[in-house]
Amino acid sequence: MAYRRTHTRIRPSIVHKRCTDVLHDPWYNKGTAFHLTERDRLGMRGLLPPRVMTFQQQIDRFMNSYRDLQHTTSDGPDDSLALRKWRILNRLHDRNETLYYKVLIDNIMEFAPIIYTPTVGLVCENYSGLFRRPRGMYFSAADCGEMVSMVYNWPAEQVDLIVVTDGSRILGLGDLGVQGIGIPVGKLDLYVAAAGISPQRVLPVMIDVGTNNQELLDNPLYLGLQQNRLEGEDYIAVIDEFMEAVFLRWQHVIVQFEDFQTKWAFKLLQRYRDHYRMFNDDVQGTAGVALAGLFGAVRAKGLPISDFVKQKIVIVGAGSAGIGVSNMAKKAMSSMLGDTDEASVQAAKQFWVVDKWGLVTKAREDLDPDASPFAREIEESEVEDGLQEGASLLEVVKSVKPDILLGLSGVGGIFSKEVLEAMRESTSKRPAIFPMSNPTKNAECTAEAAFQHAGDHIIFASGSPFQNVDLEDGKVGHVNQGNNMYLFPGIGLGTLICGARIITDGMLNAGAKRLASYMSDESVEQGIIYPPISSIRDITKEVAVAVLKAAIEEHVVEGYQDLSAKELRQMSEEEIETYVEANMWVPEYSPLVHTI
Ligand SMILES: NC(=O)C1=CN([C@@H]2O[C@H](COP(=O)(O)OP(=O)(O)OC[C@H]3O[C@@H](n4cnc5c(N)ncnc54)[C@H](O)[C@@H]3O)[C@@H](O)[C@H]2O)C=CC1
Ligand SMILES: CC(=O)C(=O)O
Ligand SMILES: [Mg+2]
Repeated sequence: MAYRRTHTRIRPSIVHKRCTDVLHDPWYNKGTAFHLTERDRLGMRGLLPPRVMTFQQQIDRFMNSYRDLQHTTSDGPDDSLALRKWRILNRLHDRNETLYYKVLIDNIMEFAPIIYTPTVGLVCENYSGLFRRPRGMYFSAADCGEMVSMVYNWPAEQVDLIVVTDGSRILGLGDLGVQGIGIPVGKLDLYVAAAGISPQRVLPVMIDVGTNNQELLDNPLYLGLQQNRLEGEDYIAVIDEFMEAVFLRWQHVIVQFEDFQTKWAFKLLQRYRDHYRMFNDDVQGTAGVALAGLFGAVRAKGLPISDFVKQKIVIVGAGSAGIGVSNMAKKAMSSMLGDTDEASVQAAKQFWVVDKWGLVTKAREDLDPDASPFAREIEESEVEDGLQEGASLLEVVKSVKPDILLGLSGVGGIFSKEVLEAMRESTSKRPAIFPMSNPTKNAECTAEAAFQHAGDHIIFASGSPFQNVDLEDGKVGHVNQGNNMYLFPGIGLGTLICGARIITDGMLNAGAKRLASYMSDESVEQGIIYPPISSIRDITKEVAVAVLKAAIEEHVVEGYQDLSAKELRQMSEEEIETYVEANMWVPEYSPLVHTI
């Protein structure tokens, strides 16, 4: 059966409530946009001011009040203004989801830094004080044995996407305990805005196993469990129970693990990835986005992608993100070199990994097994050149003269003036500097510092947004945002709508390659290696198409809704594109029909 998009009128939504109950339900509420016949039908005539507003008038009214806030408070501290912006958006989210997602999608450049990094970090830091009403579900160590029944407390019959955290490593801000719930909420907002996942079918989840953050435990307002984190088997038992519970109720759900501390991120990924439809965004999503950026940095030099194998890459940070990136980039190199054991050894030689104890080498005691493939064998000549176990970042950069310096350390400012100046000696004609840690205060350097100290010719990408930098002679230093938000929504959407049983490396690679090829040669030459956030919906669609096609090739599709795996396999390229687009939810009001 060939898949064709059928253009239908907006389908009505069936509601089982009336009057103020509808007005107080953010999913159905249209506020002043309920027209008069609908007000009659739902028993709400007289419950709203008489004038009926259009959707566009509502949008304009909201944007006017948002912009007024900016003008009236522009003298205040940045953090306080950011929180006020977040509050006004959050209140709209609480009142009217359709309007909220419409303004979010139409103004994604402006709102992404509020609902996502950096402001979401500030929100998490202050969550216990900011809390007004819950969003998502909270499973805690006190709920052991209850989770299978608890999942039925969630009102939606169908959940497509869960983003879950245990709050142990929120961005670069460390252990924020239950306050980390802001991250799943922000990531799922992007799922709705970028991938068109229906907001009725997303579920942010916090698994509270305690916190080791003493400041939070001492805070009388702290909303999480008042205990230290569970460890070992006790910890795993809680996560296992959660996974069993959600997959029992929603067999087709996708679970995205987010901001788990490194010591659990890899273990849980290995534990679940062959059995459940899940992935770890910090390990796998970040790796794909970084790889696309690394390919962009090669293209920006006017070189073919095959030259990637010659790049000298210094990665600062050997946690879930840094090692995830190193693994994927090494595999890509190894595959270009013939995919043999020898190729893998040769590829590893292109990487220098630096963590808080300095350069990681084979001489290190208690070498972390996840980092060991990147531990360098130091040769005599290199010692003379300043390289040895624990060499500082500056020593490494001076000695290696890398093509690419990529930070996933969570430590603000460690790409110091000296380190950036040392990048001027890079053997690359366009060195790449990627301070990818979040939020902004944890970025390894600012855009301005990078262009000022390392030179106008660099390629720059940061995890959190910075403004483009004005250079001399009217030139512009382009700032790219190297953030996993360019991949995870497409991974989720592509996986969902083909019913892939698991999420394979092939699917992740396909998404990363599509992102890498998205920008034209002309843009890449100007140093623009990632798409602007304003086109996130389009890039997400493209990534989803690539992920879906790879799932078909890897024989993991099981079908979605009334479309069988066989029908999916028979689709042409064009039909797949149409199919993906047709499955992206668009915020528009639908007629409400009341039944009992
Ligand atoms: N841009 C993006 O899309 C993403 C960014 N990130 C960011 O990556 C950062 C790290 O995340 P994880 O790997 O999960 O954290 P982690 O805490 O497990 O790892 C941090 C690593 O940095 C090293 N480190 C700490 N201080 C250092 C120093 N002074 N010099 C050199 N290395 C140092 C540590 O030894 C550790 O290996 C966070 O800030 C997070 O926001 C994470 C995922 C995606
Ligand atoms: C972007 C992201 O996932 C992080 O900073 O953890
Ligand atoms: Mg994360």
